Amino acid sequence: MTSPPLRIAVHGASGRMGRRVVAGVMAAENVTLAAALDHSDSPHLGVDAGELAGEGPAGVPITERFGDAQCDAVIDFSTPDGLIGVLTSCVKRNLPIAVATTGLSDSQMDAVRTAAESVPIVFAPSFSTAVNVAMRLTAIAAAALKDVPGGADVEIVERHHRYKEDAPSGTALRFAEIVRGVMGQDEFAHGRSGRPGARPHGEIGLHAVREGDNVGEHSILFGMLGETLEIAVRGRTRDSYANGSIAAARWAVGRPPGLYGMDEVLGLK
Ligand SMILES: NC(=O)C1=CN([C@@H]2O[C@H](COP(=O)(O)OP(=O)(O)OC[C@H]3O[C@@H](n4cnc5c(N)ncnc54)[C@H](OP(=O)(O)O)[C@@H]3O)[C@@H](O)[C@H]2O)C=CC1
Ligand SMILES: O=C(O)C1=N[C@H](C(=O)O)C[C@H](O)C1
Repeated sequence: MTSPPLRIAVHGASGRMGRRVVAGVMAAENVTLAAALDHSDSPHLGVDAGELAGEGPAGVPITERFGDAQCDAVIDFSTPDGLIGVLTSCVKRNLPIAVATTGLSDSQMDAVRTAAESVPIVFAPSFSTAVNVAMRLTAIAAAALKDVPGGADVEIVERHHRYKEDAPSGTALRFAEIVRGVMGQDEFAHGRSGRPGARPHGEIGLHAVREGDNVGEHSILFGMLGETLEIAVRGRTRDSYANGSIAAARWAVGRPPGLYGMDEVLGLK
């Protein structure tokens, strides 16, 4: 006997990512689009979410609120403020949520942790499988090179589209935290200019490139004396993030409340 289709609400549904999630939900097996949410001033309110995504009619208009939509899980690709609003609704409605939005402040991150005491939350700066595998590889490289003679300088370079509002990317920051957790650097250097002098050993360099319509690239460099190890991961379309978020929402349904990661969804932990 097949289970009934999973009913997903997409928050930030008119955005670059929201549209790809709507398209992914429309294409996925045993999943339906239950609601397509955006903010109250969105010029897209009332427009069919599937039409907006270029996929033909979904029969679901972009709305500001859930209304009487029956949902099993929410996927959020919006803004930090928008996320806080939808978290409140998820707690009220006891709905699991996959949170993709990056650039959260410390207090917004606290709000995510508090909500995770009531509902299951998969929180991932990247829902891409390749990126999450690269995170595992980075942890392995950091452990192997921690005590390499002469030391290893870690520099993280990310490239994204010109419209991206936060920098460095949430993914680059996560890569930096992974490296710091293993190697123990005490400082993040966000770009360099002027005459900073010789590179101190205990820093991780972070560099945010913004160019054209790049959907996301990350390189983690371990620079040693005589050789460099580079772990690089490049997105080609936004569908890797969209499909990962749908897998995460599916995985979250029926879990106990808690803050989960994409490594758990992918079985990488
Ligand atoms: N974790 C992951 O795998 C990934 C995460 N991201 C992150 O997802 C987020 C969205 O990215 P992207 O789709 O490119 O951005 P967009 O700006 O294209 O989309 C954001 C959407 O949210 C809407 N919005 C703005 N304010 C609110 C609000 N208060 N409540 C609800 N909706 C709101 C926007 O409307 P309007 O345009 O009218 O302002 C827009 O429709 C970013 O933080 C990005 O870093 C992106 C890709 C992958
Ligand atoms: O804004 C984007 O586009 C992306 N944002 C995420 C981030 O900040 O890490 C993930 C992905 O790289 C695309």
